[in-house]
Amino acid sequence: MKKYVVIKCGGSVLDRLPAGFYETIADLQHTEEWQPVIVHGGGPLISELLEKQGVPTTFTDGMRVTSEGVLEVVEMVLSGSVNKKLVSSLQKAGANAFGFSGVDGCLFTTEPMYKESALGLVGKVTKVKTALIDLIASEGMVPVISPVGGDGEGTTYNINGDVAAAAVAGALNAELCFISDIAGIYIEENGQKKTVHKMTQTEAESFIQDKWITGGMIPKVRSALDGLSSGVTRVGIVNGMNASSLPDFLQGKEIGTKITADKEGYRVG
Ligand SMILES: Nc1ncnc2c1ncn2[C@@H]1O[C@H](COP(=O)(O)OP(=O)(O)O)[C@@H](O)[C@H]1O
Ligand SMILES: CC(=O)N[C@@H](CCC(=O)OP(=O)(O)O)C(=O)O
Repeated sequence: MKKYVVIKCGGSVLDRLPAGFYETIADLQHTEEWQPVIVHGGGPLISELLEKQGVPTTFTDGMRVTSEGVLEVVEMVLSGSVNKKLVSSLQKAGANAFGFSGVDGCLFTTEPMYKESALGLVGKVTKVKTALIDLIASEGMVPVISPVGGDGEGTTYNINGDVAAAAVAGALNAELCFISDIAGIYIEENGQKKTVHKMTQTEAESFIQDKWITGGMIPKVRSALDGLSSGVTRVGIVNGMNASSLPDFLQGKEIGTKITADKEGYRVG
């Protein structure tokens, strides 16, 4: 039986991923061992379009403050161009893919991230209809999921891609690999930037407190930890520019940053 691996493709690298990256996913899809599922972001593209429209956009701890006007652009970019481009790139690489958002088929049950929050229409996923993912996978296709979700009563929410990926991976008891534009989480030691190969929950929280981890890395790390406590079997952050990052992660090689809930952690290289 295949094991699910949820691959979160960050907007930071989406338009720069090498062709080999998609070929790797096609190769995984054709094995008996792995079933890839993509959850993607697209933050920089959303910001670009908002800027063109003259709409100011702000972030709190890596989350975009989302008004109704912002949400319209978010949904257009994520569930429109980004999702369909990914599907097309995977098909070109030899893997059939099926793109949809958390709204479609009520894949995600969504509620506001925080009650009474200035973040506006930012949501969190409370339930994932995994049967939809199973169905697409059983047809031999790679599910490609855009992180927008509804509450079933007509309200749509902007979900951070990292948050959505962790919810999907937790529900599938999957491995979770964040593909981003950095070689892993770095910290500074003796004035030099070094990649941390392993990080525990306590270390991650203290690095956030001490502002070593900032911006978009905050939801990534917090989602990784949430994933581990909700069924994710292994989680790492790797560089998407290198097509071998994902297979190396799956083979257990020391690559990027592995986040753990236990005591083993904080190893720099
Ligand atoms: N300690 C850190 N280590 C690595 N990256 C960090 C760290 N703190 C903040 N970042 C930032 O987080 C970014 C990745 O987050 P984000 O831009 O949201 O990526 P993605 O679009 O891939 O999800 C990096 O490009 C970097 O600028
Ligand atoms: C609530 C929130 O922050 N939503 C994100 C959704 C896209 C995303 O997560 O994109 P990256 O993976 O490229 O960061 C946003 O509006 O930018």
